[in-house]
Amino acid sequence: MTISSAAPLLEMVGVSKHYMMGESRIDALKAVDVAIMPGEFVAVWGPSGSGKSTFCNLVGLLDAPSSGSVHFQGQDAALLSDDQRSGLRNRAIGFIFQGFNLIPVLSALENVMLPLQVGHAGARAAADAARKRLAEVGLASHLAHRPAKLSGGQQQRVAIARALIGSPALVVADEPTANLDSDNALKVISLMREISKSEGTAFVFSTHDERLLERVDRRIMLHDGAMTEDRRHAPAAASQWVKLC
Ligand SMILES: Nc1ncnc2c1ncn2[C@@H]1O[C@H](COP(=O)(O)OP(=O)(O)OP(=O)(O)O)[C@@H](O)[C@H]1O
Repeated sequence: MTISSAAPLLEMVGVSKHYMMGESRIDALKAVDVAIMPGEFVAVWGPSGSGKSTFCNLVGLLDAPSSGSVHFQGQDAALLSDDQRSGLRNRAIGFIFQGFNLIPVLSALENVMLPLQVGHAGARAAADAARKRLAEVGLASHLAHRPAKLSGGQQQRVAIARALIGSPALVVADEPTANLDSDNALKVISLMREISKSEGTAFVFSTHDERLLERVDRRIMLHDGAMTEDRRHAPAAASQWVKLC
């Protein structure tokens, strides 16, 4: 039984994921139970091959579990059609990738506008929203720069602005600092945390960098696909969530 001051944003119950490689089966995630609360800032840590990307793909509704269930905003993702799942993902989840994934021929402003334009927002409204997001990540003076003219840290800040443009409830970031030096990695995580706190956006990001774990509220540790958790730094919202059994 679970008592909560707010409903979980995302809940995984008994989630396992395996892949087949010819005849051999790889158990990438094993019986994971976890609830992510609105506004939580969560790191998923583990060595290479421990299941971090698999976990992020399931949290972002990009993949389905082999067994168990994933509920997002109270809806069982397995009961949604592909179109409904894509619609939910587009509306409620932003993504940040380790390789930034910006479009090289577009300016910073155009890259950030893109998700809104794909969603059929008008150009002026999309540009206004993108300008605001780029200012939030400290790039108000770099609107016209193409990705090649930006540093790695600046490119990742553009990617953060793009992930936030639709005001998602959750941002999922698979190794967002893997291509950054340690100074920029810390800056990017601090920026994500500031935004999480000021806007109430939940962030789930994977990392193999132990130094970044000091900056988070909550740590999910993966070892060979099995999860353990460290809630020492759990925020108020999460600490009010009490698991009784
Ligand atoms: N599409 C796939 N097909 C087969 N095996 C896969 C696939 N994706 C992941 N795996 C395997 O599942 C396990 C977990 O992989 P995953 O990529 O989730 O780990 P990770 O912690 O993100 O690793 P890394 O830090 O190296 O990116 C690994 O043994 C990996 O080889």
